[in-house]
Amino acid sequence: MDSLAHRPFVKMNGLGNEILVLDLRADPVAVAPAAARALARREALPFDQAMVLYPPRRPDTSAFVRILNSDGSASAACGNGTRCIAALEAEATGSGHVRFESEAGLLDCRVHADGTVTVDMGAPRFSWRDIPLARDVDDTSAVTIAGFEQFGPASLLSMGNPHAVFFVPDADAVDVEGLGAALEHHPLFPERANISFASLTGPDAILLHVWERGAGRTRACGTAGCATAVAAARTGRTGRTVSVRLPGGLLGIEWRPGDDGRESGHVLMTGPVEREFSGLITPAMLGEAA
Ligand SMILES: N[C@@H](CCC[C@H](N)C(=O)O)C(=O)O
Repeated sequence: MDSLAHRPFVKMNGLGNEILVLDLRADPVAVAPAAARALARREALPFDQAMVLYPPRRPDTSAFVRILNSDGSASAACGNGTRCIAALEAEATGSGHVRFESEAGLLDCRVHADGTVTVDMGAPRFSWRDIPLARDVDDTSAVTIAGFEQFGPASLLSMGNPHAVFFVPDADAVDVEGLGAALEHHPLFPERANISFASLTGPDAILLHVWERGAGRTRACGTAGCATAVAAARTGRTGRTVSVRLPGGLLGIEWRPGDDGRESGHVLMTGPVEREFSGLITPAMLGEAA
């Protein structure tokens, strides 16, 4: 099997969410979960998500993107990583309008003159089968989760990946590390879930801490920012345009009104990216003999 050794990489971050970009469009090779786990080790190229670019499947996109968490599992969506690859593609092509495709669908991105990037993350989905949940529930905007009743009901939704959002009085005071894994693996979530604890800090301002499926505690999570903004608007806590403060910094989120109903609108996420360094993957990073 082809190895990833000697392939180029770019290490970036989106609000401190650690992103590894592997552009395999010229010579595609599958990235096995074990290879992703080896690369994510502290001694290798620690990342929260790897964004792996493959040749486009649709003519109106630059690449098909596979997203891998640091535990080797796959996700269909990653907001911060999408901003990172959009910035790289804009730099390479000279166009500020970039489109990708992931398992969750089309990702339309605009790279602005100040370096920030807006991604159209598509429409949220609220049905229990789409999230997915293990069983039907009355109302996905407020679900009491067995064993975690003390946090009140969570809002459950998909942004292409599964999210549970708890609105709590002070998100800074929540033991995210202590609770995250048990909630991520709760039996209600057959594909596990990203777990958010959010507090309102102003009329349209949210403080957010996230435990990511497959990566654990991270400094930021774009889809969690989107999911939280949607859950806050859906439950009447905020309007449809909010700022979300994460440990890594600020995201601007707008949930557009839908044509056929207010819940079908797309979610636009805007935030910064940073390019850190680039290089070639070595056999040692993959745990292979040289
Ligand atoms: N960091 C991401 C989310 C990455 C995927 C997530 N951990 C999952 O498995 O669903 C973001 O910025 O959205």
